[in-house]
Amino acid sequence: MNIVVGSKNPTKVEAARAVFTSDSIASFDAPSNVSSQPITDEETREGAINRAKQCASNDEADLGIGLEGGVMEVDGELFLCNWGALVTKDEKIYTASGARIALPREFAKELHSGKELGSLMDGYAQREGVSKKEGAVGILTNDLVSRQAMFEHVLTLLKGQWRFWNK
Ligand SMILES: O=P(O)(O)OP(=O)(O)OP(=O)(O)OC[C@H]1O[C@@H](n2cnc3c(O)ncnc32)[C@H](O)[C@@H]1O
Ligand SMILES: [Mg+2]
Repeated sequence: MNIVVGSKNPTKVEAARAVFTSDSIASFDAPSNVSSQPITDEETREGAINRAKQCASNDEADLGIGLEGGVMEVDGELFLCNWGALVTKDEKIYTASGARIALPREFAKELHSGKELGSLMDGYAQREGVSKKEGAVGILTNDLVSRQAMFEHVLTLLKGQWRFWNK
């Protein structure tokens, strides 16, 4: 099968290669058509679906995949959230979310004023390009769970659902 992933971020593309091992994986920068820093589950999931739909509409694609990172609030505390969507040629949509982990409290004000988590995380961890490498989840788990590993889990949830409903 030809699978198209709606991002050039290596953590997302490599996660797709690791989960869809017998398929061909192509990627392009599909706009999420939500804010660059989604701040609710709904908005993050919508971004993933928008990306996956554009990928599925590609002539060569059998399946389109969108992965989107965002933040969401529980009891006044901000959590990292990630959503994935798999869209079929006949426009069926499957979605799944990834692990959630609390963000440093001092991020709240800047995230709400539109700053992106990626750049906040670089400053916080004193590293560069965190969102394309270990991710916030990698930093905040002391490198036990990487952004790619988290996306691999989301993609496995998508692949499993797609198989279950298409038996
Ligand atoms: O090229 P794309 O696919 O857009 O990759 P991205 O790194 O911008 O990732 P998202 O659009 O999915 O994430 C939206 C924002 O949240 C940030 N973000 C989400 N999860 C993150 C993580 O685990 N580590 C660092 N930044 C993260 C990211 O940098 C963006 O500013
Ligand atoms: Mg982005």
